[in-house]
Amino acid sequence: MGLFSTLFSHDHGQARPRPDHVTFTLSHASFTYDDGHVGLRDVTVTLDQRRIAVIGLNGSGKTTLLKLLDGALAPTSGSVTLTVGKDTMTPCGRKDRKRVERLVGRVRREEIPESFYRSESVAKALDERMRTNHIADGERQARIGSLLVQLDLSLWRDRPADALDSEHRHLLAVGAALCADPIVLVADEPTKGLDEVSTARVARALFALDRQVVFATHDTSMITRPEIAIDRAILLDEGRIVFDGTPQDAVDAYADVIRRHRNRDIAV
Ligand SMILES: Nc1ncnc2c1ncn2[C@@H]1O[C@H](COP(=O)(O)OP(=O)(O)OP(=O)(O)O)[C@@H](O)[C@H]1O
Repeated sequence: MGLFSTLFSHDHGQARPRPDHVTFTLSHASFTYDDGHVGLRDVTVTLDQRRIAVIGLNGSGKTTLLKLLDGALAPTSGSVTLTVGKDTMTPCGRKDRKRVERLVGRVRREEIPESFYRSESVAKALDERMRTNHIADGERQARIGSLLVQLDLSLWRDRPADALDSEHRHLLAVGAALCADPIVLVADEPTKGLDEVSTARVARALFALDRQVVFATHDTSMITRPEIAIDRAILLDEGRIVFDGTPQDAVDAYADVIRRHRNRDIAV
């Protein structure tokens, strides 16, 4: 199925708008790394809101969970599926991989594709990535223009990617993920390592996009910013979901987790 037909389905000659979200369903999903470390333990959850935060301490399983959602990892037991409209796919499955890559935009911290560093400018790098994602010749320049404006990258348009400062590299990582025009962005610590001001700017740009976003952070200020309006926050601890609810309640639950870990350290 081509990109256009993935995005629009025709019923009696009428184009139906594409869905505005996907649904991830994890059923008893666990992941154990080759060396025996457990990344995620027996997680059962359905994720279909537009703004979902995953929080937790270092090593709590955030990255593992996000990699199961975007298909970078396959669960070692249990299952993970992605549903869009009437279609259900397996993110890591060989059969569905190409489609999932178009539906799910991966944002990994400030990582941008290697090819971006080889390109002579940010605009050319985006153009090349859109071309490989089958965005039509006639559409690409307009898309690149609006993407650069939305992500505050216009001033960097003709400069090479390695000239970008840290804030704009984070924004370009989001831009690279948008090149396939995905329905959902799965973003692992999209503001990692940024100061307060840059964090606020990147968060504002990311959440101003008309896109479903599932993101991981351990910066609780990210989930309580009024301009972001997070629908749901999931708290992980030692590979398990220990809280699932409103961002404000999640902050309190996170404080309890921190307290418990500190008390355990003191007791040792
Ligand atoms: N490649 C790997 N090989 C072995 N163990 C791993 C690997 N990646 C993660 N782990 C382990 O899996 C568990 C969950 O790690 P994960 O990276 O998912 O947590 P996280 O919440 O994203 O952490 P951080 O905030 O530090 O990035 C940890 O115990 C971690 O040490």
